[in-house]
Amino acid sequence: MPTEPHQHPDPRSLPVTTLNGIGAQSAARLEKLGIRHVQDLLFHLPLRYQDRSRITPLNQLLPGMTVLVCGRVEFTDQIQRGRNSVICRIADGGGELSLRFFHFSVQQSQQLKPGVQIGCFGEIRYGFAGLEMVHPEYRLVDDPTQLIEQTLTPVYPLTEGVSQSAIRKAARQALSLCLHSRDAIKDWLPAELLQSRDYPSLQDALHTLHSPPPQLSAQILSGTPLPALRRLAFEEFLAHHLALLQGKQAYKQWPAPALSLDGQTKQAFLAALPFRLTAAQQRVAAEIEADCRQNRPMLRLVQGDVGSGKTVVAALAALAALASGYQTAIMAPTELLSEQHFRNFTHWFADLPTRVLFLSGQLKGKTRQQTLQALADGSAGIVIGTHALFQDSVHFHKLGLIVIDEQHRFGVHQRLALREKGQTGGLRPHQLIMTATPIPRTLAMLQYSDLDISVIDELPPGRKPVATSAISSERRADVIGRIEHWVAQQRQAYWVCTLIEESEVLQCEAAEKTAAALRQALPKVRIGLVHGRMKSAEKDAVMQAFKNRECDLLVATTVIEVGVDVPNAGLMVIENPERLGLSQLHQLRGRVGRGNQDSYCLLLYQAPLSQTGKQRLAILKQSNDGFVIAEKDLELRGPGEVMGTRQTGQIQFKIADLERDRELLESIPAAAQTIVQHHPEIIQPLIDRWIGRSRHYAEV
Ligand SMILES: Nc1ncnc2c1ncn2[C@@H]1O[C@H](COP(=O)(O)OP(=O)(O)OP(=O)(O)O)[C@@H](O)[C@H]1O
Repeated sequence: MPTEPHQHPDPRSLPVTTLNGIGAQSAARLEKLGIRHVQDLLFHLPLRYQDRSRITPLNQLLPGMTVLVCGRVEFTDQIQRGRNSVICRIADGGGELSLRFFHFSVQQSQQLKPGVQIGCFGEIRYGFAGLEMVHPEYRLVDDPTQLIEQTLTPVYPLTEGVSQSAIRKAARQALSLCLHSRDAIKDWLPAELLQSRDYPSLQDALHTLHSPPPQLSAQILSGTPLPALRRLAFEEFLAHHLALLQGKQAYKQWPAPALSLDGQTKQAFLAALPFRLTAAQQRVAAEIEADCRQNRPMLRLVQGDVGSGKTVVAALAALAALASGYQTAIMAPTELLSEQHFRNFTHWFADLPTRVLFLSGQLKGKTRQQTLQALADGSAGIVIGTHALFQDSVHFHKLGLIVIDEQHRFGVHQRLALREKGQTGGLRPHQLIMTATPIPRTLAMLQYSDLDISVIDELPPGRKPVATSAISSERRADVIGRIEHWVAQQRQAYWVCTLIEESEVLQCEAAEKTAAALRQALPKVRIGLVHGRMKSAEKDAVMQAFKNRECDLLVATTVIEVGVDVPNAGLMVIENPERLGLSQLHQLRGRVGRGNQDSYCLLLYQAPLSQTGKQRLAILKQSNDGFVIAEKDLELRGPGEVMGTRQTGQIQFKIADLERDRELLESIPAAAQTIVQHHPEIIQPLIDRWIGRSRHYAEV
């Protein structure tokens, strides 16, 4: 959707070039920092501060101090020892200090003549000539009091070609420009909200953060965020939350096809299943059914721990779509998982008058053309695949339902972008999102606040917890022996190789080597290998062989993390578990314990383990509950890691920091609710300020 231009230019939108000292070249450089307008400079906050409120006498200096000093030059000399450098000795009557420069210009040598008085700021270190400052910031002064700054000096994040002093000067001008014009930067937060949280006004907050008074230095140095910073982070979180809510509301305004499922079709489908739905599955299926019956689109997330039986619940929704004459698209994050869904759905829908098709990026040529044709003419009622489902070349006849499995991997922006797809005849499809990745409640607020949530909080009957133990890799031979014994009892097992995740090549290599070594150690065991770099058909063949019990041990990379379902496989060895997140380990472990026999997970770690490493593995031993594990993971690793940098499309914040400002999240939904009810007029301005008009959230 094209970006709507701002209709009323206001002082906030002034380009940075209106500031003294910022020409076209500097402006281009500042743009790399996301700074285009004067207002952007205000929200470009200092990383830290320097205290230049007093001059420290030279006889009070200690190594490690970062201080402002003043003295007269005694001599300046070239030093040949070690790396060439220039030493300039200064003294203030009480003590002396050496300044060391590794690059020294002619201009500097002319400036730093004996007797000249200079002020310097920098860190004190111990050098071979006593206490020294290396490359200090310095300037010549007549009167030392000129050096003193009444406020703490901000240190901003920089980009190449823009100096600290240039950005400081620009920020100072931006502050005075915006703060002196009353409406230039409007405080949108209602006064009662600021008061109840004891937050400063926006103007005061920005002023404090760009030039904090020295009395705040103790608080800043102790690492406690200032209320001014808290306020901005709060406002930013709030804006994101409101944007998601707004997106949901906007989407729900669209007409959607009402999908209904008659009792007879439903009963026939359920009767053909080899199990009865759990109470939790029934409840969630009913919630979905009620949503789909509306002529407004559903936006629902189904959260359920690994193995809780989400797929069949999604199948019921697809059945409703089918019964109402609409198509369903089911998207999974990996080929492996989508192939597995494809097999399940093909089986479940075999007796129904429709075709279930598979579409992935790897599908080429004639088959691809035929698949696209069947989706366009409606002869395929269900299509399952990877994100290739939503490429421009794919057109649906009448898409009524989109199911996204494990969308946590896709990220919030991709999910929202998908909403744009698939509308037919002005109708928007219903959306069902399934995730087994439990997200701690506070984080879910930012990730999922645009969705209604259903939880399958019960496992199918007869499931036993996976007995988990941590074993040092020094006992690898014992573990191999255990596999041999296990396989002799007609059971199957997984051996998962993990490595640094970014390198799929290395991960696959490791799996290949491990498979070779295990084949040598266990000649009687039939060993299969599956990894991400194999062709889809090869992977499929290996998986199928494993399912059919033609293979006893499956060596795999983390590609099997989601969805793989082979109930007879009840033993899993995970190598280097210390390198993975707890939730990911829980997902992997969820591949076993899917039948009603005993099952085991052996975490084969590299000794020695760090203290945290031990704690983390202990959590897995103690708990089989994905939510408990995710909460503990959050405590031990922090939100950045839990949300995962490896995942694409996560929210990028300008100022807020999930780690530092985590406790603010708790209060966001209530504050957002108050705003929706009593101050709806500030929603858009807040979103514009923090997210901008062109970003995905609000565009539906
Ligand atoms: N009510 C039930 N009773 C017994 N078995 C069930 C029930 N519901 C589903 N199952 C079976 O449990 C297994 C797990 O189901 P499914 O694959 O849907 O789980 P899931 O929630 O998607 O788990 P994961 O997130 O691990 O993929 C499957 O073999 C499925 O056939």
